[in-house]
Amino acid sequence: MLPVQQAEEIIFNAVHPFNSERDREIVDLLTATGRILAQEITSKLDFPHWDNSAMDGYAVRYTDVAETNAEKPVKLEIIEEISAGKTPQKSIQFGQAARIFTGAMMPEGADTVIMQEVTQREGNFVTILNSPKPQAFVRKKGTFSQAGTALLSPGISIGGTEIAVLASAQCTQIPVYRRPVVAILSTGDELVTPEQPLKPGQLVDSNQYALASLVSQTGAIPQMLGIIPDDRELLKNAISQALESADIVISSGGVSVGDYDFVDQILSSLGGEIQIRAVAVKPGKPLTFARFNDSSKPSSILYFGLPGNPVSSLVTFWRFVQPAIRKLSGISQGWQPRFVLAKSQHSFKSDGKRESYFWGQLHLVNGEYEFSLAGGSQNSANLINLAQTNGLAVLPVGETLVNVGDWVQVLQV
Ligand SMILES: Nc1nc2c(c(=O)[nH]1)N[C@H]1C(S)=C(S)[C@@H](COP(=O)(O)OP(=O)(O)OC[C@H]3O[C@@H](n4cnc5c(N)ncnc54)[C@H](O)[C@@H]3O)O[C@H]1N2
Ligand code: MOO
Ligand SMILES: [Mg+2]
Repeated sequence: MLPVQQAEEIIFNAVHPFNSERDREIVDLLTATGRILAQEITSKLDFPHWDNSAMDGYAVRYTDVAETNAEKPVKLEIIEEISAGKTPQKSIQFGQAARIFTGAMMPEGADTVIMQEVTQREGNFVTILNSPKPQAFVRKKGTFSQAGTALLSPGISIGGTEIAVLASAQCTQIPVYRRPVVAILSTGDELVTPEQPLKPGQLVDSNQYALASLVSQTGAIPQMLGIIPDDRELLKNAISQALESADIVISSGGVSVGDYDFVDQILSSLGGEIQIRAVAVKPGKPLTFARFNDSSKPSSILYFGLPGNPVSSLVTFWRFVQPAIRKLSGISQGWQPRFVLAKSQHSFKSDGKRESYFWGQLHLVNGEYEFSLAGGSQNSANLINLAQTNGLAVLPVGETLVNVGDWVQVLQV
């Protein structure tokens, strides 16, 4: 059995992120939400695009009003009104001002804006009662970003804030990485679909649906290949078909030592390089990981044989597969598993032999994370208490007990 750290290293090293040329597609602005940017975004524009006013008030020449105060007010002639979107027509000379509104272009000659609250207006004249700071309330051209500067780096996930930047840069055709295709299959003679009647001895294939849902949430495209019976030929055909069409293949079940656990043999017979056969993790011990190197394809296809027990398959997905999908997707930072320290609200035990994962809920309380263990049985065959799980508390090898109030590492899922 490999320690978790070693298994993680093997798996993550086997993932070669998408190539920004080969694995790129162009999508419309809003369609880019949730996708990973494949190319640096620059703009030909300065931000702000031109000097403009940050207030409703008057555009003036600083030198005209530098000495102003309540005893020595300065009266300026208003020669133009400039609202947002208008191009100023006149240049401000000594003793002159322009009426201006927030976002409107500064006129030539003016360098400072006085907010209207500290002025008095009489017809075409405005009296300034306070001296401003030089260049007050002017948003200067190019002070946020200059033309040609990188606005967004490749490898970032696109959300509302990035969409705002892309829209402002008038970038409406967005280069993003394609989504990884992840084939998913379940193996087991006992399995039926959620729609089929359940006969004695049978069980609903929940893993396929759970995994497809998590794959989608991770930004990849799930390809559900259905339930494959415990039959060498049928399983071999299904796996070889999956390897044709996907970047990653996930199966659940059939990786332990039983007489009907065929996955490892089939992977070898198909030419797969099995790199992991078991990991010192609980649940999830019989995890299998293999690489298929196809000379006709630019990178290897990765195969994850997850254990069949529902929690074992999800824990190994969260711990190993999800970060691998994120890394493959082109995410440059933060694709790794995310752990936080949390104060445990419950006590729990392990035999200390394998790195053990306990499922439950992570809450932020007064700035500190708290972990609550899911009630009911922490048994790898029990998925009933998995709902609302957003954290897995980790007990390292050699540690056997967490007490109430102890700090534990929790994997965010
Ligand atoms: N003699 C030993 N037996 C087992 C060992 C061992 O070390 N020695 N390891 C145990 C551990 S740990 C696990 S985990 C399981 C893994 O078993 P497999 O990956 O071979 O999976 P199956 O035998 O096919 O099924 C296990 C269990 O999970 C249920 N299952 C399977 N597929 C699904 C599905 N798609 N949806 C829901 N439930 C599923 C299946 O009915 C079984 O109950 O092996 C232990 N045995
Ligand atoms: O360790 Mo196995 O993964 O559940 O029960
Ligand atoms: Mg088995």
